[in-house]
Amino acid sequence: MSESFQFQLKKTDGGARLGEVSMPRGTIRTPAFMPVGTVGTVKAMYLDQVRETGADIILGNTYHLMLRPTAERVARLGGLHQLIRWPHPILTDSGGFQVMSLSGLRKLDEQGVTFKSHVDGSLHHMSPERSIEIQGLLDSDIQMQLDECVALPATPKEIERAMEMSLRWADRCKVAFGNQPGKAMFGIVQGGDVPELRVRSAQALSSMDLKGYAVGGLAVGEPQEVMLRMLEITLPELPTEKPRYLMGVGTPDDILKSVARGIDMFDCVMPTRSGRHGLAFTRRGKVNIRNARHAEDMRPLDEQSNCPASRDYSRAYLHHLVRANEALGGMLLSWHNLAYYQELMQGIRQAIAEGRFADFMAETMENWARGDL
Ligand SMILES: Nc1cc(N)c2c(=O)[nH][nH]c(=O)c2c1
Repeated sequence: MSESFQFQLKKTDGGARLGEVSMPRGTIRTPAFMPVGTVGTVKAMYLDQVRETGADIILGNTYHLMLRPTAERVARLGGLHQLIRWPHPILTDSGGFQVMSLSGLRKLDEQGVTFKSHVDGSLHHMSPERSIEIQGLLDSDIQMQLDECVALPATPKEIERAMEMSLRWADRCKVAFGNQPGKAMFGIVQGGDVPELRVRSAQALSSMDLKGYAVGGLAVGEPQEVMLRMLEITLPELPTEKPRYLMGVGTPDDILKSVARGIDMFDCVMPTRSGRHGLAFTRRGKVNIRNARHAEDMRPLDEQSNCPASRDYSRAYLHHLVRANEALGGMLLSWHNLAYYQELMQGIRQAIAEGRFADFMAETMENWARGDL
Protein backbone atom coordinates (compact mmCIF):
# COMPACT_ATOMS: atom_id res chain seq x y z
CA MET A 1 0.00 0.00 0.00
CA SER A 2 1.04 3.61 -0.40
CA GLU A 3 -0.06 6.89 1.20
CA SER A 4 -0.17 8.36 -2.31
CA PHE A 5 -1.39 7.03 -5.67
CA GLN A 6 1.54 5.35 -7.42
CA PHE A 7 1.77 3.26 -10.60
CA GLN A 8 4.77 1.03 -11.17
CA LEU A 9 5.34 -0.46 -14.64
CA LYS A 10 7.15 -3.68 -13.67
CA LYS A 11 7.71 -5.42 -17.00
CA THR A 12 6.65 -5.37 -20.62
CA ASP A 13 6.34 -8.27 -23.06
CA GLY A 14 5.69 -6.95 -26.55
CA GLY A 15 2.84 -4.48 -26.07
CA ALA A 16 1.62 -6.19 -22.89
CA ARG A 17 2.42 -4.49 -19.56
CA LEU A 18 2.74 -5.88 -16.04
CA GLY A 19 2.22 -3.27 -13.35
CA GLU A 20 0.94 -2.32 -9.95
CA VAL A 21 -1.17 0.59 -8.72
CA SER A 22 -0.52 1.32 -5.04
CA MET A 23 -3.04 3.33 -3.02
CA PRO A 24 -3.89 3.74 0.71
CA ARG A 25 -6.73 1.19 0.42
CA GLY A 26 -4.66 -1.40 -1.34
CA THR A 27 -2.68 -2.52 -4.36
CA ILE A 28 -4.12 -3.23 -7.80
CA ARG A 29 -2.22 -5.83 -9.83
CA THR A 30 -2.36 -4.97 -13.52
CA PRO A 31 -3.57 -5.98 -16.03
CA ALA A 32 -6.63 -5.88 -13.79
CA PHE A 33 -10.31 -6.66 -14.27
CA MET A 34 -12.76 -4.58 -12.21
CA PRO A 35 -16.11 -6.23 -11.46
CA VAL A 36 -18.96 -3.74 -11.85
CA GLY A 37 -20.68 -2.92 -8.56
CA THR A 38 -23.41 -0.78 -10.13
CA VAL A 39 -25.50 0.46 -7.17
CA GLY A 40 -23.07 -0.60 -4.46
CA THR A 41 -23.37 -4.29 -5.16
CA VAL A 42 -21.81 -6.65 -7.70
CA LYS A 43 -25.14 -8.17 -8.68
CA ALA A 44 -25.89 -11.61 -7.20
CA MET A 45 -22.57 -11.70 -5.33
CA TYR A 46 -21.36 -11.23 -1.79
CA LEU A 47 -18.35 -8.90 -1.91
CA ASP A 48 -16.34 -11.44 0.12
CA GLN A 49 -16.84 -13.84 -2.79
CA VAL A 50 -15.79 -11.10 -5.25
CA ARG A 51 -12.60 -10.62 -3.25
CA GLU A 52 -12.07 -14.40 -3.07
CA THR A 53 -12.12 -14.58 -6.89
CA GLY A 54 -9.05 -12.29 -6.89
CA ALA A 55 -10.51 -8.82 -7.50
CA ASP A 56 -8.32 -5.97 -6.18
CA ILE A 57 -10.79 -3.21 -7.10
CA ILE A 58 -14.44 -2.84 -8.06
CA LEU A 59 -16.33 -0.17 -9.99
CA GLY A 60 -19.25 1.89 -8.72
CA ASN A 61 -21.68 3.74 -11.01
CA THR A 62 -22.03 7.41 -10.10
CA TYR A 63 -25.31 7.82 -12.04
CA HIS A 64 -27.09 5.09 -10.08
CA LEU A 65 -25.63 6.02 -6.68
CA MET A 66 -26.41 9.74 -7.04
CA LEU A 67 -30.06 8.88 -7.65
CA ARG A 68 -30.32 6.18 -4.99
CA PRO A 69 -29.39 6.31 -2.09
CA THR A 70 -27.83 9.71 -3.19
CA ALA A 71 -24.22 10.76 -2.71
CA GLU A 72 -25.05 12.91 0.33
CA ARG A 73 -26.66 9.96 2.13
CA VAL A 74 -23.69 7.70 1.31
CA ALA A 75 -21.41 10.38 2.78
CA ARG A 76 -23.55 10.60 5.94
CA LEU A 77 -23.26 6.81 6.21
CA GLY A 78 -19.46 6.96 6.12
CA GLY A 79 -18.76 6.61 2.41
CA LEU A 80 -19.25 3.82 -0.08
CA HIS A 81 -16.53 1.50 1.28
CA GLN A 82 -18.07 1.49 4.76
CA LEU A 83 -21.64 1.19 3.46
CA ILE A 84 -20.98 -1.84 1.23
CA ARG A 85 -18.19 -3.29 3.41
CA TRP A 86 -15.53 -3.26 0.68
CA PRO A 87 -12.32 -1.85 2.27
CA HIS A 88 -10.29 -2.12 -0.98
CA PRO A 89 -10.03 0.43 -3.85
CA ILE A 90 -13.15 1.57 -5.71
CA LEU A 91 -13.20 3.32 -9.10
CA THR A 92 -16.29 5.36 -9.93
CA ASP A 93 -17.30 6.42 -13.40
CA SER A 94 -18.43 10.01 -13.91
CA GLY A 95 -22.10 9.25 -14.48
CA GLY A 96 -22.13 10.92 -17.89
CA PHE A 97 -22.16 7.72 -19.91
CA GLN A 98 -25.17 6.33 -18.07
CA VAL A 99 -26.99 9.65 -18.12
CA MET A 100 -26.83 9.40 -21.88
CA SER A 101 -27.76 5.72 -22.03
CA LEU A 102 -30.26 5.31 -19.18
CA SER A 103 -31.91 8.58 -18.28
CA GLY A 104 -34.36 10.86 -19.96
CA LEU A 105 -31.63 13.19 -21.18
CA ARG A 106 -33.08 16.70 -21.41
CA LYS A 107 -30.09 18.90 -22.23
CA LEU A 108 -26.36 18.61 -22.83
CA ASP A 109 -24.33 21.80 -23.14
CA GLU A 110 -21.08 23.38 -21.98
CA GLN A 111 -22.37 23.50 -18.40
CA GLY A 112 -23.07 19.77 -18.24
CA VAL A 113 -26.04 17.45 -18.54
CA THR A 114 -29.62 17.95 -17.39
CA PHE A 115 -31.69 14.76 -17.14
CA LYS A 116 -34.70 13.07 -15.67
CA SER A 117 -34.06 10.20 -13.31
CA HIS A 118 -35.12 6.76 -14.61
CA VAL A 119 -36.01 5.96 -10.98
CA ASP A 120 -38.62 8.64 -10.20
CA GLY A 121 -38.55 11.14 -13.05
CA SER A 122 -36.94 13.86 -10.90
CA LEU A 123 -34.87 16.46 -12.72
CA HIS A 124 -31.09 16.60 -12.15
CA HIS A 125 -28.21 18.68 -13.45
CA MET A 126 -24.64 17.38 -13.44
CA SER A 127 -21.74 19.66 -14.28
CA PRO A 128 -18.13 18.46 -14.40
CA GLU A 129 -17.67 19.96 -10.94
CA ARG A 130 -20.81 18.23 -9.56
CA SER A 131 -19.63 14.86 -10.94
CA ILE A 132 -16.32 15.20 -9.07
CA GLU A 133 -18.18 16.42 -5.95
CA ILE A 134 -20.44 13.33 -6.06
CA GLN A 135 -17.49 10.97 -6.51
CA GLY A 136 -15.80 12.70 -3.57
CA LEU A 137 -18.91 12.24 -1.40
CA LEU A 138 -18.78 8.54 -2.29
CA ASP A 139 -15.14 8.59 -1.11
CA SER A 140 -14.10 7.06 -4.43
CA ASP A 141 -10.40 6.20 -4.79
CA ILE A 142 -10.19 6.63 -8.58
CA GLN A 143 -12.56 9.21 -10.04
CA MET A 144 -13.36 9.71 -13.71
CA GLN A 145 -13.76 13.03 -15.48
CA LEU A 146 -17.17 13.89 -16.90
CA ASP A 147 -17.08 13.30 -20.63
CA GLU A 148 -19.38 12.96 -23.61
CA CYS A 149 -19.30 9.58 -25.31
CA VAL A 150 -20.76 9.74 -28.81
CA ALA A 151 -22.52 6.59 -30.03
CA LEU A 152 -21.05 5.26 -33.28
CA PRO A 153 -21.64 5.68 -36.16
CA ALA A 154 -21.41 9.49 -35.94
CA THR A 155 -20.10 12.26 -38.22
CA PRO A 156 -16.49 13.41 -37.70
CA LYS A 157 -17.86 16.87 -36.91
CA GLU A 158 -20.08 15.51 -34.14
CA ILE A 159 -17.24 13.38 -32.76
CA GLU A 160 -14.90 16.41 -32.82
CA ARG A 161 -17.42 18.59 -30.98
CA ALA A 162 -17.90 16.00 -28.22
CA MET A 163 -14.16 15.31 -27.97
CA GLU A 164 -13.30 19.00 -27.60
CA MET A 165 -15.98 19.57 -24.98
CA SER A 166 -14.74 16.51 -23.09
CA LEU A 167 -11.26 18.09 -23.03
CA ARG A 168 -12.67 21.31 -21.56
CA TRP A 169 -14.57 19.24 -19.01
CA ALA A 170 -11.36 17.36 -18.17
CA ASP A 171 -9.73 20.68 -17.28
CA ARG A 172 -12.68 21.66 -15.07
CA CYS A 173 -12.69 18.24 -13.38
CA LYS A 174 -8.95 18.49 -12.70
CA VAL A 175 -9.48 21.87 -10.99
CA ALA A 176 -12.47 20.56 -9.02
CA PHE A 177 -10.57 17.43 -7.95
CA GLY A 178 -7.62 19.50 -6.71
CA ASN A 179 -4.87 17.66 -4.87
CA GLN A 180 -5.98 14.49 -3.05
CA PRO A 181 -2.75 12.49 -2.37
CA GLY A 182 -4.24 9.02 -1.84
CA LYS A 183 -6.70 9.36 -4.71
CA ALA A 184 -6.61 9.87 -8.46
CA MET A 185 -8.64 11.45 -11.23
CA PHE A 186 -8.36 9.87 -14.67
CA GLY A 187 -8.97 11.65 -17.95
CA ILE A 188 -10.93 9.94 -20.71
CA VAL A 189 -9.71 9.90 -24.31
CA GLN A 190 -12.49 10.41 -26.82
CA GLY A 191 -12.45 10.83 -30.60
CA GLY A 192 -14.69 8.02 -31.81
CA ASP A 193 -13.29 6.15 -34.82
CA VAL A 194 -11.42 9.18 -36.21
CA PRO A 195 -7.64 8.65 -35.83
CA GLU A 196 -6.60 12.32 -35.82
CA LEU A 197 -9.23 13.14 -33.20
CA ARG A 198 -8.04 10.26 -31.02
CA VAL A 199 -4.48 11.56 -31.27
CA ARG A 200 -5.51 15.13 -30.44
CA SER A 201 -7.53 13.99 -27.43
CA ALA A 202 -4.75 11.75 -26.08
CA GLN A 203 -2.06 14.41 -26.56
CA ALA A 204 -4.13 17.14 -24.91
CA LEU A 205 -4.96 14.94 -21.92
CA SER A 206 -1.33 13.82 -21.61
CA SER A 207 -0.32 17.49 -21.30
CA MET A 208 -2.62 17.77 -18.25
CA ASP A 209 -0.34 15.37 -16.33
CA LEU A 210 -3.18 13.32 -14.84
CA LYS A 211 -2.71 10.24 -12.63
CA GLY A 212 -4.17 7.87 -15.24
CA TYR A 213 -5.94 7.73 -18.58
CA ALA A 214 -9.07 5.93 -19.73
CA VAL A 215 -9.91 5.18 -23.33
CA GLY A 216 -13.58 5.92 -23.77
CA GLY A 217 -15.94 6.02 -26.70
CA LEU A 218 -15.28 2.37 -27.52
CA ALA A 219 -17.24 -0.81 -26.84
CA VAL A 220 -20.26 1.18 -28.01
CA GLY A 221 -21.24 -1.17 -30.83
CA GLU A 222 -18.26 -0.85 -33.16
CA PRO A 223 -16.59 -3.99 -34.60
CA GLN A 224 -13.73 -5.36 -32.50
CA GLU A 225 -11.20 -4.54 -35.21
CA VAL A 226 -12.19 -0.86 -35.05
CA MET A 227 -11.78 -0.85 -31.27
CA LEU A 228 -8.35 -2.49 -31.53
CA ARG A 229 -7.27 -0.08 -34.29
CA MET A 230 -8.26 2.89 -32.15
CA LEU A 231 -6.14 1.46 -29.31
CA GLU A 232 -3.16 1.15 -31.65
CA ILE A 233 -3.61 4.82 -32.57
CA THR A 234 -4.35 6.15 -29.08
CA LEU A 235 -2.03 4.31 -26.70
CA PRO A 236 1.30 5.49 -28.18
CA GLU A 237 0.16 9.07 -27.41
CA LEU A 238 -0.32 8.34 -23.69
CA PRO A 239 2.49 8.38 -21.10
CA THR A 240 3.92 4.90 -20.52
CA GLU A 241 4.36 5.56 -16.78
CA LYS A 242 0.63 6.06 -16.16
CA PRO A 243 -2.10 3.36 -16.08
CA ARG A 244 -4.39 2.95 -19.08
CA TYR A 245 -8.03 1.87 -18.55
CA LEU A 246 -10.28 0.66 -21.37
CA MET A 247 -13.85 1.44 -20.31
CA GLY A 248 -16.62 -1.10 -20.66
CA VAL A 249 -14.47 -3.92 -22.04
CA GLY A 250 -15.08 -6.74 -22.47
CA THR A 251 -15.15 -10.39 -23.46
CA PRO A 252 -12.10 -12.54 -22.61
CA ASP A 253 -11.09 -12.25 -26.28
CA ASP A 254 -11.35 -8.43 -26.16
CA ILE A 255 -9.27 -8.38 -22.99
CA LEU A 256 -6.45 -10.54 -24.34
CA LYS A 257 -6.17 -8.50 -27.54
CA SER A 258 -6.33 -5.18 -25.64
CA VAL A 259 -3.66 -6.29 -23.14
CA ALA A 260 -1.48 -7.12 -26.15
CA ARG A 261 -1.84 -3.47 -27.23
CA GLY A 262 -1.02 -1.96 -23.82
CA ILE A 263 -4.18 -1.71 -21.70
CA ASP A 264 -3.77 -2.11 -17.92
CA MET A 265 -7.34 -1.97 -16.52
CA PHE A 266 -10.76 -3.20 -17.63
CA ASP A 267 -14.34 -3.13 -16.42
CA CYS A 268 -17.36 -4.86 -17.88
CA VAL A 269 -20.76 -6.21 -16.83
CA MET A 270 -20.20 -9.16 -19.21
CA PRO A 271 -19.28 -11.85 -16.61
CA THR A 272 -22.09 -11.01 -14.20
CA ARG A 273 -24.78 -10.12 -16.76
CA SER A 274 -23.99 -13.25 -18.82
CA GLY A 275 -23.97 -15.37 -15.66
CA ARG A 276 -27.47 -14.20 -14.76
CA HIS A 277 -28.59 -15.32 -18.22
CA GLY A 278 -27.02 -18.77 -18.05
CA LEU A 279 -23.87 -18.12 -20.11
CA ALA A 280 -20.60 -19.39 -18.64
CA PHE A 281 -17.11 -18.39 -19.76
CA THR A 282 -14.66 -21.27 -19.40
CA ARG A 283 -11.14 -22.21 -20.41
CA ARG A 284 -12.80 -24.17 -23.25
CA GLY A 285 -14.92 -21.28 -24.51
CA LYS A 286 -18.49 -20.20 -23.82
CA VAL A 287 -21.00 -22.68 -22.39
CA ASN A 288 -24.74 -22.00 -22.56
CA ILE A 289 -25.90 -23.97 -19.55
CA ARG A 290 -29.52 -23.74 -20.71
CA ASN A 291 -28.63 -26.13 -23.55
CA ALA A 292 -30.34 -29.53 -23.18
CA ARG A 293 -27.01 -31.33 -23.48
CA HIS A 294 -26.23 -30.32 -19.89
CA ALA A 295 -29.49 -31.64 -18.40
CA GLU A 296 -27.90 -34.84 -17.03
CA ASP A 297 -24.22 -33.91 -17.12
CA MET A 298 -22.91 -34.39 -13.60
CA ARG A 299 -19.50 -32.84 -14.40
CA PRO A 300 -18.75 -29.37 -12.98
CA LEU A 301 -18.07 -26.42 -15.26
CA ASP A 302 -14.39 -26.59 -14.35
CA GLU A 303 -12.98 -29.20 -11.98
CA GLN A 304 -9.59 -27.39 -12.01
CA SER A 305 -11.05 -24.13 -10.67
CA ASN A 306 -10.57 -22.89 -7.08
CA CYS A 307 -14.08 -21.44 -7.23
CA PRO A 308 -16.72 -23.60 -5.47
CA ALA A 309 -19.33 -22.54 -8.02
CA SER A 310 -17.14 -23.88 -10.83
CA ARG A 311 -15.86 -26.97 -9.05
CA ASP A 312 -18.55 -28.26 -6.68
CA TYR A 313 -21.81 -27.95 -8.62
CA SER A 314 -22.82 -30.09 -11.57
CA ARG A 315 -23.85 -28.75 -14.94
CA ALA A 316 -27.09 -30.66 -14.49
CA TYR A 317 -27.90 -28.69 -11.35
CA LEU A 318 -26.90 -25.37 -12.95
CA HIS A 319 -29.03 -26.28 -15.99
CA HIS A 320 -31.99 -27.02 -13.72
CA LEU A 321 -31.60 -23.79 -11.72
CA VAL A 322 -31.32 -21.61 -14.82
CA ARG A 323 -34.22 -23.33 -16.57
CA ALA A 324 -36.29 -22.90 -13.39
CA ASN A 325 -35.23 -19.25 -13.24
CA GLU A 326 -33.95 -19.79 -9.70
CA ALA A 327 -31.84 -16.97 -8.21
CA LEU A 328 -29.15 -19.45 -7.18
CA GLY A 329 -28.49 -20.20 -10.86
CA GLY A 330 -27.49 -16.61 -11.61
CA MET A 331 -25.54 -16.42 -8.36
CA LEU A 332 -23.44 -19.51 -9.06
CA LEU A 333 -22.79 -18.58 -12.72
CA SER A 334 -21.87 -15.00 -11.80
CA TRP A 335 -19.44 -16.38 -9.23
CA HIS A 336 -18.01 -18.83 -11.78
CA ASN A 337 -17.63 -16.16 -14.48
CA LEU A 338 -15.94 -13.63 -12.19
CA ALA A 339 -13.59 -16.38 -10.99
CA TYR A 340 -12.80 -17.29 -14.61
CA TYR A 341 -12.11 -13.64 -15.52
CA GLN A 342 -9.76 -13.24 -12.55
CA GLU A 343 -8.06 -16.53 -13.35
CA LEU A 344 -7.53 -15.20 -16.90
CA MET A 345 -6.05 -11.93 -15.53
CA GLN A 346 -3.73 -13.89 -13.22
CA GLY A 347 -2.63 -16.04 -16.15
CA ILE A 348 -1.97 -12.91 -18.19
CA ARG A 349 0.09 -11.31 -15.39
CA GLN A 350 2.11 -14.51 -14.88
CA ALA A 351 2.75 -14.88 -18.61
CA ILE A 352 3.99 -11.28 -18.94
CA ALA A 353 6.21 -11.76 -15.87
CA GLU A 354 7.75 -14.83 -17.54
CA GLY A 355 8.05 -13.24 -21.00
CA ARG A 356 5.65 -15.70 -22.64
CA PHE A 357 2.52 -13.59 -23.16
CA ALA A 358 2.31 -14.31 -26.93
CA ASP A 359 2.35 -18.07 -26.27
CA PHE A 360 -0.18 -17.71 -23.45
CA MET A 361 -2.49 -15.72 -25.73
CA ALA A 362 -2.22 -18.29 -28.52
CA GLU A 363 -2.79 -21.27 -26.18
CA THR A 364 -5.75 -19.58 -24.49
CA MET A 365 -7.43 -18.81 -27.80
CA GLU A 366 -6.76 -22.34 -29.10
CA ASN A 367 -8.45 -23.78 -26.02
CA TRP A 368 -11.44 -21.50 -26.50
CA ALA A 369 -11.66 -22.61 -30.12
CA ARG A 370 -11.59 -26.30 -29.16
CA GLY A 371 -14.90 -25.72 -27.46
CA ASP A 372 -16.48 -27.33 -24.45
CA LEU A 373 -15.80 -30.99 -23.64
N1 LIG B 1 -17.87 1.76 -23.27
C1 LIG B 1 -17.84 2.79 -22.36
C2 LIG B 1 -18.23 2.54 -21.07
C3 LIG B 1 -18.23 3.56 -20.15
N2 LIG B 1 -18.63 3.29 -18.86
C4 LIG B 1 -17.84 4.87 -20.50
C5 LIG B 1 -17.82 5.98 -19.58
O1 LIG B 1 -18.18 5.86 -18.39
N3 LIG B 1 -17.43 7.20 -19.99
N4 LIG B 1 -17.07 7.43 -21.26
C6 LIG B 1 -17.05 6.44 -22.17
O2 LIG B 1 -16.69 6.70 -23.33
C7 LIG B 1 -17.45 5.10 -21.81
C8 LIG B 1 -17.44 4.06 -22.75
